Amino acid sequence: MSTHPTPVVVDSLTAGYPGVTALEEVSLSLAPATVTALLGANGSGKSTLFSALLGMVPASSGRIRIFGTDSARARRRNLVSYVPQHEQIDPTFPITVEQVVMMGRYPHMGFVRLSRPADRDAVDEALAQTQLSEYRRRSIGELSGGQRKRAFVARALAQQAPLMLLDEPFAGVDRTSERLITGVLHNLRAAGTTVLISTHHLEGVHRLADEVILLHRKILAAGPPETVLTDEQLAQAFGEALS
Ligand SMILES: Nc1ncnc2c1ncn2[C@@H]1O[C@H](COP(=O)(O)OP(=O)(O)OP(=O)(O)O)[C@@H](O)[C@H]1O
Repeated sequence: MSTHPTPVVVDSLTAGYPGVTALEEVSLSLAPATVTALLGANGSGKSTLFSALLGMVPASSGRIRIFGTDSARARRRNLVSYVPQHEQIDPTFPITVEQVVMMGRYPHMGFVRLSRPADRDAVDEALAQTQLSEYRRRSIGELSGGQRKRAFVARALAQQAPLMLLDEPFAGVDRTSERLITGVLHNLRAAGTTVLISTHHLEGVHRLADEVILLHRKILAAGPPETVLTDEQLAQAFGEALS
């Protein structure tokens, strides 16, 4: 694993889609073993930033370094885990919760994907942390929306990467699951993992995050929650349509 000290450095990143500049001159860095909340209105570029960090949306200018390397290499080296906003797995597909969580171990396995004791231990641990052990043999389609979200957090946990990206993990989950996921992220931080999480749940952000980034295509503000979450800055981020 890379020993480069800075998990994420984004330098003047401009990126988007044909005809859409979703991110403009975005610069940020994430310190090791911190939780950073990414806040912004619908369409402010949060998911695009995750896609760019994962190397799925190219930069039209600027640069991203993850533990000192580029996004594609960081993924190949298992430096990044990701909980997407919308999961691609078909809920009618007959796959159990533990099989979904085991997918997080694929980067650790060889081509034939034979699980070893370390893989099974990591899955057990991830299921326990997300309180899904009793559901492990259920089909993923039989879980509630909030439980399913926890299963995808468990899959990322099982991956044991030093950087975790979570896109809206609190969307559609109740307060109990939100608190549980927050606790999981704090445990990760205590173990040295760096976390970037997008959320719309402003009330919980002080408790959740060490740092907050307010995004509105550009970075409006970044820093500790008490300096960023001012009425004026929140109005700027959430009160105006993107021009
Ligand atoms: N695949 C795509 N093709 C073209 N434009 C896109 C695509 N995905 C997103 N966009 C546009 O890029 C901009 C940023 O979208 P993005 O999904 O990153 O925002 P977001 O902050 O994640 O929003 P939300 O809170 O609604 O999930 C928006 O204008 C959106 O319409």
